[in-house]
Amino acid sequence: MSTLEIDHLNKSYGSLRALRDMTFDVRAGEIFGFVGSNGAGKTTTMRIMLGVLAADSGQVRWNGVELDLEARRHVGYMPEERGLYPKMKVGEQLTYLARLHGMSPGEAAAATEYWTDRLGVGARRGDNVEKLSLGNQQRVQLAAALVHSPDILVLDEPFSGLDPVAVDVMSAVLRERADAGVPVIFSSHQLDLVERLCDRVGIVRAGQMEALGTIEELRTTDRPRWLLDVAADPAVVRAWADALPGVTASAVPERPGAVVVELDDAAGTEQRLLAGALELGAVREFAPVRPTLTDLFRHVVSAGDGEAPPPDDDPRSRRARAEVAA
Ligand SMILES: Nc1ncnc2c1ncn2[C@@H]1O[C@H](COP(=O)(O)OP(=O)(O)OP(=O)(O)O)[C@@H](O)[C@H]1O
Repeated sequence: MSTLEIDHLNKSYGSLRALRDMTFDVRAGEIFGFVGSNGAGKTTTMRIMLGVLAADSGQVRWNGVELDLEARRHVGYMPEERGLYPKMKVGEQLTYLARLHGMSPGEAAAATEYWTDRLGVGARRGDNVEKLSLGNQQRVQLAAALVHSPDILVLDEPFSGLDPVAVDVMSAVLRERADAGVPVIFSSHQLDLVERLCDRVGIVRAGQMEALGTIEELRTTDRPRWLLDVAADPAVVRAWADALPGVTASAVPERPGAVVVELDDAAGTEQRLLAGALELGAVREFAPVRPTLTDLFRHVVSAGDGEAPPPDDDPRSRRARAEVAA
């Protein structure tokens, strides 16, 4: 199966180590969510994938072959800094970009019409880009990434600043492209969206891939957590749960009377817990607590809090660390 492989990329900007052995793959037909705190290295990775930036070491391969200039012509890229000519008409610009990617004039015009209509900016084809709102410019930017029917899609924060309708359109387009066999990778800080849309997710921290898998895989833990709500004195329930072997109990601040219990192992412990709880009183709720992508993200990002930060004299990263710590 066709795969985009990002293999041990390293990149430094002066003394700042932006990427450390960044490794993952994006398979044909899947949407891959690339998440991480500000300054974690997502844009740097994507720029290297596109050949806009050179890695110090490592490789990007498509179907086992290093991505060269010719192969990169078949990549649809939405750069973080956006790259449209403000004083050029939307339609002319897209047709021009399609022609640059080797389409005939007729194909380029048809693709421009199709994608501008599909993305809800068909009526703006005759306007200069600078006349469009930021959200509509972003739709045009996505059209620019799609207009030449790319084999691979690499999108840097494509959802930022979009209204909910545009988010739905964008989501549907990405799913459709993936279903057509295109590997789609996008970065985003909108974790609910990533959770909803992506087949697999990679969480990066300080230039390294820290967690990788389907949301389901990332949520799987060897210490399952359960919410237990018993019609009994909360202090009694908590003391009882705490005293059980292999169980750690904590209160749920927003729900007095309930406890969250963390179990040492999955095998049968929860059934013993439930049986014991029923002896204390009626069980109002007993349900597994599943971490959200936001919980997983916080866990990964905070895992490095005690470590010495990577050498970094960059003010943007200092700000990012402060934001994460806040
Ligand atoms: N041209 C550059 N010169 C120096 N440092 C840079 C340059 N580009 C990026 N960096 C630094 O490299 C690190 C990784 O930045 P990058 O833009 O790849 O992160 P990111 O994950 O995309 O962040 P964000 O979510 O904020 O967009 C950061 O510390 C950043 O300040």
